[in-house]
Amino acid sequence: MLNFTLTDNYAEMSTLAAKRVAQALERKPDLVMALPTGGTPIGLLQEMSRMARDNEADFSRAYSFNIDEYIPLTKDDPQSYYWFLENYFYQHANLPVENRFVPDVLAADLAVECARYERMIQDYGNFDLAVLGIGHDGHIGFNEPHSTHSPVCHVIDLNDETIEANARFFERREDVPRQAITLGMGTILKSKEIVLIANGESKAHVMKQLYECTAIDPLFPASFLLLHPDVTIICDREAASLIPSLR
Ligand SMILES: N[C@@H]1[C@@H](O)[C@H](O)[C@@H](COP(=O)(O)O)O[C@@H]1O
Repeated sequence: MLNFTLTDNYAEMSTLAAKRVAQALERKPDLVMALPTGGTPIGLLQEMSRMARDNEADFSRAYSFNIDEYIPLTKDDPQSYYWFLENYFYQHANLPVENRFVPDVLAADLAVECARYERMIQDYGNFDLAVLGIGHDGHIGFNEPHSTHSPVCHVIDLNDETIEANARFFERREDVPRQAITLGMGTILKSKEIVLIANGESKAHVMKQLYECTAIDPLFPASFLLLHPDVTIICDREAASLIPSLR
C-alpha cells in the first residue's frame, strides 16, 4: 500500500524523512538501512548528519547499504555513490566504517559480487528501512524500465534517459558510466519499512503516475512498491502538483 504524505517544501520533506530514520533507529539501534543517492536525498542526509552531531540520533550500531553503484567507480571517486554517502552523511555521523556497505564494482566477477552483496543483506536479516528516491521514468535504484527484472542484486545497463538525467552531476555526458550494480526490487520489497522521497516540479509527472498506478508494470519499476504493505511517500507540493487530491 502506498501512503502519500504532502510537505510544503524540500526542507520539510527532508526533515520528515530524517525523523522516520531517527524513529526507526530508536526502535532498533542496530538498524539495517538501504540509503539512496541523487539530488533528492541531500537534505535528508544533511539532516541525519545534524541529528548525529547533536546527539539526536545514534548511528553507532547501525548498518548502511548503498542501493546502487556505478561500474567501475572506486569508493574514493567523487562521482561514486559510496563517496556521495561518505560526503553527505558518513563523515558527519558515527556509523562505523565497517558497517558501511557498497557492492565492489571492481570485482573480477560481477555476478559473484552481486550474489555476495545479496547474501550479506540476507545475513543481516534484510533491511529494516529502505529510503528511496525515484527517477523521472519511475526507476528505483537503478532498476530501469524493462520488460523483465531481476529481483535480486544485479548488473544493469543504464538507459539513455537515466544517463541524461544523471549527466548533471558530471562534467561531460560521456563521463556518465554506462553500467551499474543495483539492488533488485525483490530485495528492496523485503524491507520492513520503505520511505520514498520526491521533490520538485520535474517529479510531478512520475508522482502522478505512481499515485494513479494500480497494477505492477515492469516498464514502470516504482509500481512494484504496490506489493509492499506499507510504503510512505513523502513529497513536496511541487512534486504533488499534478495530484489534485493531495495539493
Ligand atoms: N540511481 C539513482 C536513483 O537511486 C535515484 O533515485 C535517481 C533520482 O535521482 P534524483 O534524486 O537526483 O532525481 O537517480 C539515480 O538514477
